[in-house]
Amino acid sequence: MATSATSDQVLAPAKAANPTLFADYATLFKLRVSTMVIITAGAGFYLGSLRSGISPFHAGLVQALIGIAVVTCGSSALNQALERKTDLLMRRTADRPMAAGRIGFAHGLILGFAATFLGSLYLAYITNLLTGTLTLLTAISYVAIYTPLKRVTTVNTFIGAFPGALPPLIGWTAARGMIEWPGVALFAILFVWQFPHFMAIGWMYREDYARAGIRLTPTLANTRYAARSTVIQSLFYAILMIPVSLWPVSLGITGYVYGVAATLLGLGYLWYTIRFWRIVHEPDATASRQYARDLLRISVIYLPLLLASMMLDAKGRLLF
Ligand code: HEM
Ligand SMILES: CC(C)=CCC/C(C)=C/CC/C(C)=C/COP(=O)(O)OP(=O)(O)O
Repeated sequence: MATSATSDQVLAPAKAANPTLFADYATLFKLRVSTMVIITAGAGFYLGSLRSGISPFHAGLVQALIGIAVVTCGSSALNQALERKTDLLMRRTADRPMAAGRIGFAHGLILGFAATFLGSLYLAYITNLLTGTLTLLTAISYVAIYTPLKRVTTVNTFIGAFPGALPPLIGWTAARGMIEWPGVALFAILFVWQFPHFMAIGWMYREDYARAGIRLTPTLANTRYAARSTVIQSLFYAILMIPVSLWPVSLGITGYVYGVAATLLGLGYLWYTIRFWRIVHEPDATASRQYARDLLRISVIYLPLLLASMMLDAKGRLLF
C-alpha cells in the first residue's frame, strides 16, 4: 500500500531555481503535456475536415485549437491548485509554482476556472455546442474525478485515461459536429497508448508517489508484485495498441501505407515495453529506472509519429 504523506516530509526541490512568472506559467499550464494534447486534437480536426471534403487549413482549425489549449491549460492549473500540498512532497513536483508558493492559491484557482469555463464557452460558440460540452466534461473529469482519486485508488489512472483520450475526439467533433466511429477510433488509440506511458512514469517516480500517498500500481508495497503487475498491464496495452492503431484503416479514413507504418511503430513501442519486463528481475537497480525512462521517451515519440503517418496517408482531398 502507498504510504501516506505527513507535513514533515516536505522536500527541497530537485533544482534550486528562481523562475520568472513566465516560466512559472509554463509549469502551471504543463506546457509539454498540453502541447501533446493540442497535437492530438489537431490530428482529430485534420482528419474530420478531410472526411467532410474540406481543407483542414482554415481559421476554424486555429480557433478550435486555441479554445482547446485554453481549457487544457486551465484544467492543468486547477489540477495543481488541488495538488499543491502533495506536489510539495514529491521531488519531481516540489518546485511547481503553487506548491512552492510563488503563485498563490486564489491566483491559480481564478486563472484555472476562468480559462476552463471561458475556453469551453468560446469553443461552444466558435465550433459547436457538442465540442464545448465535451471539452468542459473532459476538464471536469480530469480535475474533479481523476485528480482526487489519485490518493484513493490505483484505478485512478484508468479513469484519468478518459480525459487523456478525449482531445482527438474533441478535434473531430469540432470539424464534424458529431461523434462518429473514426473519432471514437482516435479516442481508443489515445486511451490504450497511455497505459505503458504512465506505468513507466509510475515506476520511475514510485518513491515520490508513495511518499505523497498517490496510488499508482508501481507504488504497491510488495516491490516484486508491483513490478510484475506494472509490466503485465503495460504489455497488455502495448499488444492491444497494434490492432487498435489499425482501426482507422478498416474505417477507411487512412490507407495501407499508414497500416504498415502503424504496425512497425507499434512493434517498436511493444519492444520497449517488453524490455521494461526486466524491472521484474531487477526492481531495485538503477537500470530498472532507465528501462522505464526509455519507455516514457518512446511513448512520447511514438504518438506524434503515429498521428503524423495517419495524417499523411489520410483519405480525402487536401485543398489549401
Ligand atoms: C492517466 C494518464 C496520464 C498520466 C497519469 C500521465 C502522467 C504524466 C507525468 C507524471 C508526466 C511527467 C513525467 C516527468 O516529469 O518525467 C508525464 C509526461 C508527459 N505526458 Fe503524460 N500522463 C498521462 C496521459 C498523457 C496524455 C493523454 C498525454 C498527451 C496526449 C500525455 C503527454 C505527456 C508528455 C508529452 C509528457 C512529457 C514527457 C517528457 O517530458 O519527456 N500524457 N505524463
Ligand atoms: C481538453 C482538455 C480539458 C484536456 C485535459 C486533459 C488532460 C490535461 C489530460 C492529461 C492526461 C492526464 C490524466 C495526465 C495526468 O497527469 P497528472 O495530472 O496526474 O500529472 P502530475 O503528476 O504531473 O500532476
